[in-house]
Amino acid sequence: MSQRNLTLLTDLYELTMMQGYFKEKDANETVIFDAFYRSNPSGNGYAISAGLEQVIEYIKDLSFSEDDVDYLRTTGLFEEDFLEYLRKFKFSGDIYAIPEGTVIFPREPIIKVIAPIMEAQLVETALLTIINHQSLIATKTARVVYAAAGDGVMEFGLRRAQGPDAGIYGARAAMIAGCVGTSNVLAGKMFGVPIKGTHAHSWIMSFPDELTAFRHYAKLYPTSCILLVDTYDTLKSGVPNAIKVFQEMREKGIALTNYGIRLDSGDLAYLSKKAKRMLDEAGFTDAVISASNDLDETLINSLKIQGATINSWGVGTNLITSKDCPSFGGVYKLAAVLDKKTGQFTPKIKLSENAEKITNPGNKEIKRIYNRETGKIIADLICLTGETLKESDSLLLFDPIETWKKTYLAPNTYTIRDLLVQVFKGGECVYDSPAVMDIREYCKKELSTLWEESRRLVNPHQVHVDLSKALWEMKNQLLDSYHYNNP
Ligand SMILES: Nc1ncnc2c1ncn2[C@@H]1O[C@H](COP(=O)(O)OP(=O)(O)OP(=O)(O)O)[C@@H](O)[C@H]1O
Ligand SMILES: O=P(O)(O)OC[C@H]1O[C@H](OP(=O)(O)OP(=O)(O)O)[C@H](O)[C@@H]1O
Ligand SMILES: O=C(O)c1cccnc1
Repeated sequence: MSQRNLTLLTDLYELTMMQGYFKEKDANETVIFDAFYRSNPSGNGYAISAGLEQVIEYIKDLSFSEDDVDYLRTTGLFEEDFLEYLRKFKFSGDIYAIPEGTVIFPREPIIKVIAPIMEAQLVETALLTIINHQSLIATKTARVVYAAAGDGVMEFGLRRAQGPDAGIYGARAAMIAGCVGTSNVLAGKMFGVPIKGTHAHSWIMSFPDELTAFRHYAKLYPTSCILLVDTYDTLKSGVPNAIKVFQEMREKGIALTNYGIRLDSGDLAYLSKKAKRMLDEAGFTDAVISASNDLDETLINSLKIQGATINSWGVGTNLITSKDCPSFGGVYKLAAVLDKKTGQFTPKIKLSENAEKITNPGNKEIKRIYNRETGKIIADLICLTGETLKESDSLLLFDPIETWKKTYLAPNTYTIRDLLVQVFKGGECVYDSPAVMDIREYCKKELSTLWEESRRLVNPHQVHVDLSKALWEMKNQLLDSYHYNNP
């Protein structure tokens, strides 16, 4: 929550390494770190970036209080000259990031930090925890919203979230990725997003009978009157009582706009169809039929196939916890170190037995290539900073691992967009985060740039993330030189 200072929200090793950089080498050495992730959560075909605004707030607020310094002293690990440095600490670097709500793919830098090594190292943990969490929940939400196929999805997860922060920022991410509202009132206030809700079983149970409970609710909230019908018997009592109350409202001349029922147990396909027939027969053809109860994208999809007549979905636990895939797996890796003599970045690489895990070295940019006619994404191309591509030239894309797999793009058949934007310059923030509801609009447009094949829930097509020829050659040279130097 914004009032807290998160400077100590870091792993101890970041601070012990910082002291090491401070004492053992040039602490002002400029380096580049990339934050990226390796595979899409929940078997999805893409992810949605989220959390940048909170990263920006965190970076702006970075400073060690006297109290923080005193605490660090008690660990016995840090020397006075380093603690003195921390007292004056301020982020002074550059940061580039992919805007929130953007469709993103594995291995491309979501955030690039160019800063003195001590600063760039410190921010790793907080930056990852923020981006990993919000991008995970945004991606899960995009799947749920996709399954709902145009029906509204309400975020109901706060009570089952892994603590207050997960509830608050999870709701933010869920709104970015397309929920129509959240039950989380604090999130509503903090982010200016719609808050929505119905009522609980306790409301019904607190009255002598269901009908009386419905009547009182309808009297108080005639323009937002969704009645929970499963407390006693959905079809024998709940739906008939709800219909009775709607009839009474109609007789009183109350305009029935946002009214209907919520199903929260039982066979939701069967019950919704029966309830729809009963409501239609009573003349309430536009009543909302909402459902909740441990829903997720698979269940929503199945209920649609079963012909359920549900047109509004309340989704809690499975969305806010991303239950089937509880982590995003974003990492933060050193990509280059500035050579003071030449003023050039020396690329750095992390090796691995697994080709997918070998990092991409150097100072990089991401170019998104769209089909000029359809506006759909063809591929992303990770390039070295400064490489220029012209839409009027042809472009040969190739898979960085299976290099014989190639795609030729003829001149003027594609468009190019740079994905990374600058958010900090010399320690100053140069980026205005959009309002969450504006990010939501942008995200909707972003999703429409994906081919349907990449959006489907099961075995989606994975969009290609290729390397430019220059970057691919640099990477291979580094790999070769490593093997040459370490026979
Ligand atoms: N037609 C359906 N097809 C597939 N899953 C369904 C269908 N209807 C309901 N479900 C899901 O089945 C799961 C379990 O429901 P279950 O019947 O065990 O409990 P319940 O309905 O909550 O019962 P109660 O609360 O009365 O104990 C829920 O996740 C619910 O969303
Ligand atoms: O099932 P989820 O996807 O997590 O959605 C949220 C759930 O929270 C509420 O139940 P709860 O039993 O907590 O309270 P209630 O008495 O209002 O039903 C609501 O009725 C939903 O079933
Ligand atoms: O408003 C609701 O219906 C609601 C809110 C939170 C959790 N479950 C339901």
